[in-house]
Amino acid sequence: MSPADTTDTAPLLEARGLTFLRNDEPIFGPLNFALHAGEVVLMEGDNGSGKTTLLKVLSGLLPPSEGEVLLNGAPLTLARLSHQVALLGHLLGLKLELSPLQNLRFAMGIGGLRAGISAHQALASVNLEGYEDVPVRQLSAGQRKRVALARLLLVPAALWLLDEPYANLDRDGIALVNRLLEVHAHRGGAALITSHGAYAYTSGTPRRLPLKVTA
Ligand SMILES: Nc1ncnc2c1ncn2[C@@H]1O[C@H](COP(=O)(O)OP(=O)(O)OP(=O)(O)O)[C@@H](O)[C@H]1O
Repeated sequence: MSPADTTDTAPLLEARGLTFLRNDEPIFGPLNFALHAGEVVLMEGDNGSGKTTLLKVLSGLLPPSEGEVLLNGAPLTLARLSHQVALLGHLLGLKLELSPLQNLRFAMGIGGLRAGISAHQALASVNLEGYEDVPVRQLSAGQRKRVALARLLLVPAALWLLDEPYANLDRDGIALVNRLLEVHAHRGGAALITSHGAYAYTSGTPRRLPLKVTA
């Protein structure tokens, strides 16, 4: 590859020497990796191995102890985060008193709207037709997860950071996550997903990311 090839194609996400210490104990790192358009990377690890902590650092919620995170070749800033990165955490970030539709409209106000899709269509895509106006508080854990997945579909962020996207989902829901990842990668997005390994992205062979680097 010539140098000219690399300048136009900065990775969507890059970690350089990324390390996180808690009480002087390493949780992960140093990590060096890049995530390009069209890629899905699976991070598997045991409970407590540092997956959530890494996603928090990558999404600016925690500062790294060492190293840096680049988005599209430039340092991560809060302003760039809101439009370029969609984070799905353990806590889904839904407002329980609001309906799915109201939650999606709230998310669009912050993260923008992807062309060619409406909030109603996003909810239909995750099989939540009929639940548009029900307070999220009255939805099951799996239905709430589906609302959060609909939010991913709606906002234009190219980079998805998904912490345990399969948790609380039935078989159809697991297949749905894999379909969403496939479509997202196909249209030029990228995703970093965590899993305990019970369920995993099944399309192709996703690259796997080790949390600890042994010299
Ligand atoms: N707020 C916190 N304060 C102190 N220690 C924490 C905190 N959050 C996590 N830890 C510790 O950091 C380590 C990594 O936790 P993390 O949540 O990143 O793991 P994980 O791989 O996502 O786990 P799980 O699969 O159980 O979700 C664990 O040892 C945990 O006890």
